[in-house]
Amino acid sequence: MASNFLLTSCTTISSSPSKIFVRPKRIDNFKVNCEIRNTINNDDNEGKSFPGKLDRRNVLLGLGGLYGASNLIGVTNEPFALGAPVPPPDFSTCSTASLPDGSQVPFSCCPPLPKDLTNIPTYKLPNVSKVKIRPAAHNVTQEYITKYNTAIQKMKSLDKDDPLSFIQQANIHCAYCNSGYKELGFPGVPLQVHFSWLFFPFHRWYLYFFERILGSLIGDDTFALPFWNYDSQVGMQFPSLYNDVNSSLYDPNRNQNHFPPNVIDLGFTTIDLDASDQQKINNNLTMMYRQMLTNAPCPQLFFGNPIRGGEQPIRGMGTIENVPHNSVHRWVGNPNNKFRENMGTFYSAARDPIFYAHHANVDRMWTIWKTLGGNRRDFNDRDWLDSAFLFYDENRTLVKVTVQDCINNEKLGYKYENVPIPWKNYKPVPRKQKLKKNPKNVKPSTEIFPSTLKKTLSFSIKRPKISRTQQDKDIEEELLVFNNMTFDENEYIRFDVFINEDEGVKSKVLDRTEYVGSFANLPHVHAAGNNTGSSSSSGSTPAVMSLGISEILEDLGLEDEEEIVVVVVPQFGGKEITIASVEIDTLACAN
Ligand SMILES: O=C1C=CC=CC1=O
Ligand SMILES: [Cu+2]
Repeated sequence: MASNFLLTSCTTISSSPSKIFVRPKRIDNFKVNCEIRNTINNDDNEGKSFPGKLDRRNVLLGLGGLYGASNLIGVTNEPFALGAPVPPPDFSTCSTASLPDGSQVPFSCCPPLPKDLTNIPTYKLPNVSKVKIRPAAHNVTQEYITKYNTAIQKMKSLDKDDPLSFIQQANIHCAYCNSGYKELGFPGVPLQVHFSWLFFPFHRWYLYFFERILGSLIGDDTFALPFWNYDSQVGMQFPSLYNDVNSSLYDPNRNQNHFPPNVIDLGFTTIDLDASDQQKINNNLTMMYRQMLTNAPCPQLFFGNPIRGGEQPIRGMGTIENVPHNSVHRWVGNPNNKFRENMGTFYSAARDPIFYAHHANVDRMWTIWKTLGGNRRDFNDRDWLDSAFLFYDENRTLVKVTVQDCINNEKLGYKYENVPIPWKNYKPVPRKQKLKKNPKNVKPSTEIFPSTLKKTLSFSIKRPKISRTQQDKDIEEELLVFNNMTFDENEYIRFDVFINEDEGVKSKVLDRTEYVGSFANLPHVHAAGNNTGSSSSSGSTPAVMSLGISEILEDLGLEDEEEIVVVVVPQFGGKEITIASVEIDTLACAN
């Protein structure tokens, strides 16, 4: 039988009537590593799952995509297909959350449980009579500030065990991000909403309910959160409405050196850039252009890599989660605290009210990205659309929401104030003509890697195809891929990537065509929540970074070159990261 045919059934591995879930994780000449969840749907086993492994002897596979679909009657009593979408968290097994160094968060991040966990309703989107407008933080009126301040004050004054209280709302980001939750039906699999395609939809729902709760506390359902417009020079300073020590929007746990008139560095790692304000602004606009356009021509590069039910987290973040999202968290966080609390680490980030303005701007990038043309659109993959989360709504009802129901922000009842988007046309210009043919002293990447980034590295890489037609470029993006990056998750790491530069290039000036993009890591809990500070890669799968270079090669006049010169400049933590290989690949824009 031809090895590429897949049959779609698995024999049961138990005597009782049961249903099987099959998701082939790797198919290679019929050696199928198939993870089976065998759930026995009868009363005393309801919601339990019996992980089992089959070898290929009793796994018959059929044509086409496949997994057995069934109705796991889980804790929510809601049927959902196992092993495909990421299921909601299992609230009943919420446990202590882990810190990046493997220690435990010094308090419980678990939410109060409703009386009945077996009938969690699916959230019904309320009718939208008028779409409210989320304002730019630097544009808000005094009246707005007073209203927002009152709402947060009321939220902070609720009982600490009230699911609507400010501390319970902040703990949501701890439970979902520091291995507090396991996936329902996949005992032991941590639910992590970062480092994958879950990042944007999770945070959208998170802010949606937070905003509705605030509105309900002040009796104003038109209340809309502000966004921190740091992608435009007018917003590239810390918003003053958060900086009044007498306000409920204030948080002492911030980097006091980064208050106005300090201009934010959207690529911040841990060292302040020694550059003029104008250069920082130019760098920021260039990074936004790269992350929203050049490096994000299609869904997987923008949203992050897929993650499916039962898979270990940390699959690979998208462009915006990496930069500027992670960098802004670090820039605000207090450097005198072990994990740059509050904003600088998952478990405490949402304790700073500015978290919500930061993530409102991240969410705004999702709405803008879909207007930038080409293949910039939502996934239509059911595994993404059907992934689900649990939140308390403003009536204190615990509800289940899906990705599908949040992809249209106006159906959620909000949009963003229409402000200038200066980075959209900020196409970098070449700083220099293309290098002479590959200078003799530049070795091929195959002779350089695997390597750490103790110092700047420059190397040549062969391209799989030259003189690509426009049709080639429309169908497939040419990518510079950094493979199997292993590093200690506890380390801050950043490196910048350039094409066609000489080794002496400095990372202070990014606003030029030769700048391709940056990688930034911040200390985080990896997959199994048992951070040992190991030198393993981030999580269960080695980290990979793919940077889109089709446009850059065009702009640098390098499209007919068989090989290009790449320069990688470590900004911070270079000796902590090992890159196995760097190659050029192409990516067909997945759905
Ligand atoms: O999402 C985050 C990234 C970095 C630090 C804190 C966060 O919440
Ligand atoms: Cu965040």
